[in-house]
Amino acid sequence: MRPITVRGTPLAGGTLPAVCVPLVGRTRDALLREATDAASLGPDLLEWRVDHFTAIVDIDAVVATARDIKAAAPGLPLLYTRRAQHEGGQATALHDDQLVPLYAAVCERGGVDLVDTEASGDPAQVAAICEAAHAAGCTLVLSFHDFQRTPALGELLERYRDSYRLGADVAKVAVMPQGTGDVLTLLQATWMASEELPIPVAGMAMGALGAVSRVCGGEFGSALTFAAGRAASAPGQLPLGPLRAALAVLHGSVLRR
Ligand SMILES: O=C1C[C@@](O)(C(=O)O)C[C@@H](O)[C@@H]1O
Repeated sequence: MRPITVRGTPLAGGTLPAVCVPLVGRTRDALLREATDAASLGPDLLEWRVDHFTAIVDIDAVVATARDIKAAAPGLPLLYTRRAQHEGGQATALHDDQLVPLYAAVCERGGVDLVDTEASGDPAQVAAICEAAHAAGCTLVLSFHDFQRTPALGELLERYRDSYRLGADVAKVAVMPQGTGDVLTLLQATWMASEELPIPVAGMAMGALGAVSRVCGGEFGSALTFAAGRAASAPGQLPLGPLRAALAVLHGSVLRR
């Protein structure tokens, strides 16, 4: 597993997958309560899923709220994500031409440490978000999600490669398994990508069937796993406490090898 680095520091000490708790509050106050609660659970980073935020079209409100979340969770890196609806995000009033200015403002003024956008987005927008993130010293996650099914191994590997080719610092894939074999496919693609690519990768299968991948993904090269705080942002996320305990058990076995 190649660890994710944020402003020069590897997450989770560089040895275990980083555990991220998503924030899905709709208002500033709800988000700040959620951030305080989540921080008390001891995650390695938080993710703000801004597509749940009702004031998403107000750039200044988004920037101020990002700063407030950072202040409510001191010392915790913040991942900023506007998940597109076609990859499982919420419907929002955000207009297409507001997307890049929103990411740029949050990178420059919001104090966020990582940003995530879909690799399948408009190429000019992806390039502009990449540039804004890197100019601000943010770690760029380029991601792919399929909430219905699990594409074949070759396609998943290509999704990881696409993210790398587009300039990602982290390539991420999340899929919905229809059977146990699909979980194996996701893990195999993640393992192959982690061996092939010079950047960290993150892979997870969603839903009840996929929950095992959130625990053992690190053994297959995944540098990041998501755990539920007050609420989950995707099906199958486990509560942080039991997930941490399971990771520690696996890590103990790794040390004994
Ligand atoms: O892309 C991801 C992964 C995720 O979908 C999951 O399955 O844990 C949760 C999202 O909040 C995050 O942006």
